[in-house]
Amino acid sequence: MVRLLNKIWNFNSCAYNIRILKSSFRRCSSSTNDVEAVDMSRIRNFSIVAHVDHGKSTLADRLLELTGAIKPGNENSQVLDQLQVERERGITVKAVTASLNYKYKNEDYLLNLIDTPGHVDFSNEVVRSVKACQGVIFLVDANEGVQAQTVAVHSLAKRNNLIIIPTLNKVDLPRADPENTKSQLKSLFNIDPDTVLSISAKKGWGVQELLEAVITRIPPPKADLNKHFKATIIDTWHDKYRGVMCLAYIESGSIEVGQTVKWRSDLKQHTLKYLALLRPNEEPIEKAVAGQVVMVGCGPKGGGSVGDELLSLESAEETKVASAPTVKHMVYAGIFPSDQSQHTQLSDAIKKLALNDSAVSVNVDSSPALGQGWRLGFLGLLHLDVFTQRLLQEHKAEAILTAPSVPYKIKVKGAKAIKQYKGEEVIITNPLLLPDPHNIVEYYEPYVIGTIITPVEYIGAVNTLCVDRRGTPLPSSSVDEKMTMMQFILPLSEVVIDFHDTLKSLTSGFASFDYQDYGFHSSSLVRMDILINGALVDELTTIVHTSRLEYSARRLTTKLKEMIPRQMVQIAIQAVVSGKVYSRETLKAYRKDVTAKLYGGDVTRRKKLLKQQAEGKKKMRSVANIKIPRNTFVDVLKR
Ligand SMILES: Nc1nc2c(ncn2[C@@H]2O[C@H](COP(=O)(O)OP(=O)(O)OP(=O)(O)O)[C@@H](O)[C@H]2O)c(=O)[nH]1
Repeated sequence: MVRLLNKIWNFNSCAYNIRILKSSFRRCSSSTNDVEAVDMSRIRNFSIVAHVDHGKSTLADRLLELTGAIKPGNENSQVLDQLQVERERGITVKAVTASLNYKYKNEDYLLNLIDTPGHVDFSNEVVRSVKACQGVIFLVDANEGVQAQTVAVHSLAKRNNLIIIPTLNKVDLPRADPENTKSQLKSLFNIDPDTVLSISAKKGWGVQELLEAVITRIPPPKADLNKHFKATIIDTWHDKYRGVMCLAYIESGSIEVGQTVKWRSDLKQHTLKYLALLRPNEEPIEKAVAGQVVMVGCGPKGGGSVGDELLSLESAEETKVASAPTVKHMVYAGIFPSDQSQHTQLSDAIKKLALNDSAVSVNVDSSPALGQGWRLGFLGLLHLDVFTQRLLQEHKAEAILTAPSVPYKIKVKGAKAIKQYKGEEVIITNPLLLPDPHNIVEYYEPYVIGTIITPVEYIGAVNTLCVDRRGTPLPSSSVDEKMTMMQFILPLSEVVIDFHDTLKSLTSGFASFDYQDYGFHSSSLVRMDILINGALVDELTTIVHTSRLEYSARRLTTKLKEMIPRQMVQIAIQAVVSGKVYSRETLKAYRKDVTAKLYGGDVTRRKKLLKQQAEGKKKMRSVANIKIPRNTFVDVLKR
């Protein structure tokens, strides 16, 4: 990520700023005892949290301009959104950091800003960023008011005991209603309207006051300079030449380039080779101290992963080995190279990307039809989509994806089965691996508590949608006289694929949605297979609820009939559960001679057509000689 940033930006961040920082670090780098010379009371670590599209990245740009890190100019530049996917989709995927200098009342402050993504799938990035912060700018669009994710990020900030600076954005819009948004904040979160700031990130109004509020309202980090060095890793990425680079929050002590350090996960010794501030482009420093957020790297064999800790030798002696905390995955999908000769290339690309995206889990998988591949765990479908798009854009790796599935839990019986699955309770992330029903005592599926904020006129439609998705309503509460907050307990499998899109279209885009884990609960489930001309399509095996069996079977077969192109032979598409066919569709054969246009005409034109056909075929997966377009496996599940 930062490698990308560095390539793209040639801004020479203001010489003045560098001079201030260099002088303050020269003060701290002369001897270990001198560390106290860096005034920690002038460091602020903060993050911007908000619902998607409420203006976080735009505000980050204004803050970068105001502190001289980038040149003022383009209102729409979004400097911190540098990934191609971020620019194309207009969303933030990765949290990025920038260390900024600001002079306030003749004192120099070092402000570490962390820009966070807004989409529910990327909440993992938000959780990680706030760990390094003492406060947040809690941004709410004064035009849209409080949305589902506003509620989620507020409770996250509260849970982490962070100082909250409530801020209304987009007050320049003619339809903005700051007074009403303030009263929403009062009624939902008990926020005093007098403490709420109003800004326009686009126009730059009120941004300076906001920056000063960061200095006056957020406390300096509570890091301990006198203890041994310890830092938590909050982000990692791969650098072609320097190996794994990490973003670290220093919790105690100080660190210098050349110092010997250990990772908590394995307690192996490494030498610290790279140390820099991100402003947001890299600025090497010799020494860093507790309270700072810095980039660290131990060279190509140096390792490092998110959640791990970097320790000095003394701290390592006091600490036991512990692996980094794991993330809970909501969706799993198999990923396979489009042909096995590309296995190494895809493996490389997945490794590099997984390093930058710590939320994805990678396990080796194999399938008789698709060969060697991987089973990846994601936080949601958008996360999966973005990951595959990044594989293609940043690593030129094309892959076949299997139908996404949520993880299920089962209780197995019989000594043999218990031995085979290493215990009574087994998590199934791949429907193909569901044991024989005779060996299963009980099935469990994951549930979530969904929060929906919607205009009151859509309450009926939202209710119908949630009940249709097997939801159980919880008490709702009013946001103001026009908006209401509804909550439901919903099966994750009904939410993960297209719930958000359907909700948006039912409510003309006005409702917003967020969900939180509610654990596994007992359920009645079966495995459903799809056969094409009698051959099993591994990628399309799913686990479905028995009450939805016939509906799912019919929907899948009709959708497949629409998505598979007609071919030279007739195609039978069947949905089968335990040998019984629940639905069947037939796709008639072509009558027309499709290769006619290949004959006659100029030879170069013929070659071009053949090449186009060959390219098209690469994008297909062949089952029993029937060609299926690759996107079918994911798209077929969307309603
Ligand atoms: N009129 C107006 N538009 C704004 C303002 N701030 C942001 N926008 C616009 O709102 C849209 C979303 O802004 P972003 O900064 O991308 O929002 P975000 O919260 O970073 O979005 P995610 O990263 O996807 O969560 C963009 O089109 C911005 O130009 C503002 O103060 N006034």
